[in-house]
Amino acid sequence: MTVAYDGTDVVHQADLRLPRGRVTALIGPNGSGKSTLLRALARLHKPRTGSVTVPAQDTRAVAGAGVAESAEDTESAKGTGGVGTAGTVGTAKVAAGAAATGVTPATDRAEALDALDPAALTAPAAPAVPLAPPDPVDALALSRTDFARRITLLAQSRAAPSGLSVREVVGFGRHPYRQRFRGAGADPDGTRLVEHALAVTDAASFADRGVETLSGGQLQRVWLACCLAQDTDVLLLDEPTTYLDLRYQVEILDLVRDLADAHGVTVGVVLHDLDQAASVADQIVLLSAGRVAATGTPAEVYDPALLSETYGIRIEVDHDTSPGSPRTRAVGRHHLRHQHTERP
Ligand SMILES: Nc1ncnc2c1ncn2[C@@H]1O[C@H](COP(=O)(O)OP(=O)(O)OP(=O)(O)O)[C@@H](O)[C@H]1O
Repeated sequence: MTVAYDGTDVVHQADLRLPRGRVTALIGPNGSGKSTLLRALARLHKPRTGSVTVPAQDTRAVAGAGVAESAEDTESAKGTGGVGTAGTVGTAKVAAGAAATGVTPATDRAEALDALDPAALTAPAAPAVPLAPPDPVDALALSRTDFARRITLLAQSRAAPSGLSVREVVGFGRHPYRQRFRGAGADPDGTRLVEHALAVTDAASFADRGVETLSGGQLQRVWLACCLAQDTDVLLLDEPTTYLDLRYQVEILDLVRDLADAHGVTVGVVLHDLDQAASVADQIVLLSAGRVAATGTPAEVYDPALLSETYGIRIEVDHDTSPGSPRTRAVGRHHLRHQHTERP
């Protein structure tokens, strides 16, 4: 797809596929088009050319019965689901997975995290029904409600509404399930899902506070909880670790990994930290000046020459210390000067 602002193309013919139940990290320098691409996937920008496609039907019920088959599904999804210039493929919702396997609704954070443990997903539900992969459809053709039930985006920056509690804000994640005039009554799972989202983001302890009183990191977790409460197949996250201290950066990325591994949620996440991206993602998409410069596993994309050229700074890559999850080191100007300048 090609995406433009005011007639100027900023993303050029990007072909992006998010494999089902896998984590895809978008990396690249400032202004390379990561947020624009993610927003286009979330239907916030209409592409100038190209399209965003999703499977024709919501496959969550089937996937909820067979979460363990995700690896095989993913392979077929790679070939069939992501048709079009930008495809997103999704399966089980976090709550659908929990409900289908009889996991008790979590009331505190430890229980909630346990509920995300793949080992907890062993109870058989309905027998898996082999279905031919549905043909993809144009995401722009879906109603707003249908789209919001399947894809959600944690945007880079959101203004905190004033006068609302954290729990109320997280409750907005249930908007695709709340019918007009019937409110929460039309959403019997809503309360449980909101509490679950608060628990796994460690926001339950301040759920009754006004959002305007929160720190940046607390607020970031509230927005993430809002997305989780929406309970979608596909989760798009634009720099979700912004404002978070080291502990929560690690925990949020662990949570992302759990959502993909245990519940088949398809994740697209923009990250600036190359090492975090390598450790959390199955697939890396490197953007450079609005174009996809490389797509592949971290080991494939993390070529020092390619990264150095893309970021305009020398980047060394260590592929040996942590196989499959390369480590990077950006080498600053002063380091080079010390190496190459002879002192008098
Ligand atoms: N609303 C807008 N109007 C006009 N141009 C925009 C707008 N938003 C972004 N751009 C431009 O589009 C290009 C891509 O921006 P985008 O925010 O997608 O990059 P990014 O890779 O996410 O950057 P960053 O890492 O800084 O968040 C940039 O040149 C930016 O200046």
